[in-house]
Amino acid sequence: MKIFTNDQIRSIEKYTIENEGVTSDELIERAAAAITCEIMSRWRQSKNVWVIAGQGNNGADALAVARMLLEQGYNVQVLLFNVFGRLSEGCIHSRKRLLDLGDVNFTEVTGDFNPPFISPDALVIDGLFGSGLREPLTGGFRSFVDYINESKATIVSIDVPSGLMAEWNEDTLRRNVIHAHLTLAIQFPRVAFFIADNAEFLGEWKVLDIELSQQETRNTQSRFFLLEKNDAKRVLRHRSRFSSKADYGSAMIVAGSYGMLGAAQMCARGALRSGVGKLTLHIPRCGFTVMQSEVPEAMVQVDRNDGGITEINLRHKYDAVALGPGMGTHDLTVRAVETFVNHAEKPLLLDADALNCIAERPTILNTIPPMSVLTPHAGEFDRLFGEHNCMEARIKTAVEKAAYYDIIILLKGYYTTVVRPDGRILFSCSGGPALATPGSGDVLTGVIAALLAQGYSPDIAATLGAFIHGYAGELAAETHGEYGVLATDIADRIGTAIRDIMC
Ligand SMILES: NC(=O)C1=CN([C@@H]2O[C@H](COP(=O)(O)OP(=O)(O)OC[C@H]3O[C@@H](n4cnc5c(N)ncnc54)[C@H](OP(=O)(O)O)[C@@H]3O)[C@@H](O)[C@H]2O)[C@@H](O)CC1
Ligand SMILES: Nc1ncnc2c1ncn2[C@@H]1O[C@H](COP(=O)(O)OP(=O)(O)O)[C@@H](O)[C@H]1O
Ligand SMILES: [K+]
Repeated sequence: MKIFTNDQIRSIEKYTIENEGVTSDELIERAAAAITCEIMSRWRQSKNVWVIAGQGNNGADALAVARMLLEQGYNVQVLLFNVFGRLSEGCIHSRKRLLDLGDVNFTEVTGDFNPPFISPDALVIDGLFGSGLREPLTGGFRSFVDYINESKATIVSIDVPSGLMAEWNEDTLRRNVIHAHLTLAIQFPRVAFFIADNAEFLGEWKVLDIELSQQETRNTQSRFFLLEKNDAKRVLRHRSRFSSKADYGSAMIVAGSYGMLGAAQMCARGALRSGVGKLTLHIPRCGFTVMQSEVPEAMVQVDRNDGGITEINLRHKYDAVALGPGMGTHDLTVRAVETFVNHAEKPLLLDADALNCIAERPTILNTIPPMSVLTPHAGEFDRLFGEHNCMEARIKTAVEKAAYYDIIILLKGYYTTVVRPDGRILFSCSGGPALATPGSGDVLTGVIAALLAQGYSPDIAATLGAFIHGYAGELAAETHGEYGVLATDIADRIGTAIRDIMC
């Protein structure tokens, strides 16, 4: 699914108005009807409702919602902020229709104003600012937003929480954005919804359909994508009845060190459950016996060193090579990674300690084969590319670094974000806090390695891998709950996850 920017949504809206015989006011009415319906399904008429409207069409939506709720018998009080004397046409129209009802508890704020008491059990409909916000809120608007947040009332934001920019929000402060309990987005989710920093502003979010042009939606190109179950289904290939393991590729996983062989095991389990044709592990010598008994399906090649990886010699050709889980960052390991990456010709999958080794010797970055996949969590990312204070900043740096080094960067978390060298950004929407368990990332590396071995392109392998991994984590949470999931539980549900996604 494509995720559009504000400008793109505006032009899809314009196209709909110009080509599909709909007026702007009708779109506002459609949005308001959908929002009202959603509110009525959640809160009774006895709820005290405050509708806060701004000067633009977000305010127009809010005023139309106020009218519809009044018609449904709700007790509604309305505040319209018209401090610059510049109401949009839609807003003027919605105000007229509201006031035509007669006997409406309506206040138009045109200058200084003392905010009314908003009780904690009230419902606030936030239509102050939507996608027309140009910069973070300051002055009176900022104070009022802060006041609403402090009221502890339940807040429903129309389209976006007021104060939040639809795409990038690096300069936003906690105090100048509405903290919604529910965000009802009009027609499309926004890029900001997929960035972890904004979760506290959005609360639960839901997209409401107002039937903007499907044709124009299809024709509009985007650089942001969300991978959902149906998309994953479309890319996953069915297996031929006549296939053999030779059709599903061979993978090499270089992992483990003394005390961290579990990482190699979990990674291997992830790969094997994801359908790889042949799996070889390169591990330190001390792990030989345990690996052969714990993961009998894999072949094991040991390092000459007992406790860590010191040389990475591929004795055969592999369709995919992954480096990193539990490898440690001993000097000899750093050197082995450097030598190996230097000589590698095909894309690699670099995770965990492979990334930490590169952070120790950043010149390695210059030698990474094009289209390699790097899978850092926030800490690993910062070690590689410098400290960042939020996910959005990391995503922006990832865009820059992916282009510069011609690599794919997968930033772990909810939503896992895959950044391609051409600047395209894919979000994977599966998973949840059950995945926040040790070894979970090692399993993900195994899944991606297996998909690469099976011939999925690196960007698809990364995004699809993240989706399958998250989905398997959700299945594991059904049995073990959010607290009790082990990384091996995730690995063991990958097969079921793939089956579910494909059916
Ligand atoms: N998608 C769709 O198809 C549909 C979308 N719809 C709805 O329309 C909404 C978008 O409406 P919108 O464009 O009128 O923008 P909105 O946010 O209401 O107000 C912008 C106003 O705020 C002002 N302003 C900006 N920044 C400011 C600041 N920092 N501090 C103070 N003021 C600031 C700005 O001033 P200006 O830039 O003009 O100087 C302008 O006057 C959208 O979110 C959705 O709810 C539906 O109606 C139906 C169809
Ligand atoms: N709250 C969450 N929602 C979705 N996925 C999560 C969440 N927390 C962690 N994950 C996923 O779990 C994995 C954790 O990886 P990582 O931090 O490398 O763990 P480890 O180093 O223990 O293997 C990543 O794939 C990440 O996206
Ligand atoms: K809003």
